[in-house]
Amino acid sequence: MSDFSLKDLEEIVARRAAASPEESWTAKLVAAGQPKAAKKLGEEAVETVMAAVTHDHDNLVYESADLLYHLMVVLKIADIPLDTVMQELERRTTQSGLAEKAGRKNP
Ligand SMILES: N=c1c2ncn([C@@H]3O[C@H](COP(=O)(O)OP(=O)(O)OP(=O)(O)O)[C@@H](O)[C@H]3O)c2ncn1[C@@H]1O[C@H](COP(=O)(O)O)[C@@H](O)[C@H]1O
Repeated sequence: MSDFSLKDLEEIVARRAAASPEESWTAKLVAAGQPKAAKKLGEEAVETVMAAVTHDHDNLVYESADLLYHLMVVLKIADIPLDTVMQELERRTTQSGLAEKAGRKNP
C-alpha cells in the first residue's frame, strides 16, 4: 500500500512547473502550453486503452501512471485544483451513474 497520493503529485507538478524547461519535463510541457499538454494526455489515454483491451496488466499500470501525471499537468495549466475535481466526484456519490444519466435533459 503506497502512501503517495494524487495530492502529493499535484504538489510536485506545481513545484516543477516553475523549474527550467531544460531540466524538467513538467516545466517543458507547461511552457509548451495547453494544446501540447492536452495532446500528450490524449496519447497517454489511448495507450492506456490499448493496454486495457489487450489485457496487458503491467503496461496498464505503467500507462495509467502516465495518464494521471499528464492529467495533473493539464489541470495545473488550466489552473484547476485537484480539490475541485474531488469535490465534483464527491457530489456524484449521492446517486448512481445510471440514475444521473437517466435524469439528464439530453441523455
Ligand atoms: N510522473 C511523472 C511522469 N510520468 C511520465 N513522465 C514523462 O513524460 C514524458 C513523456 O513520455 P513519453 O515516452 O510518452 O513521450 P515521448 O515520446 O518521450 O515524448 P514526445 O517526444 O512524444 O514529446 C517522459 O519524459 C516521461 O518521463 C513524467 N514526468 C514526471 N513525472 C513526475 O514529475 C516529477 C518531476 O519531473 P520533472 O518535471 O521532469 O522534473 C517526477 O519526479 C515525477 O514524480
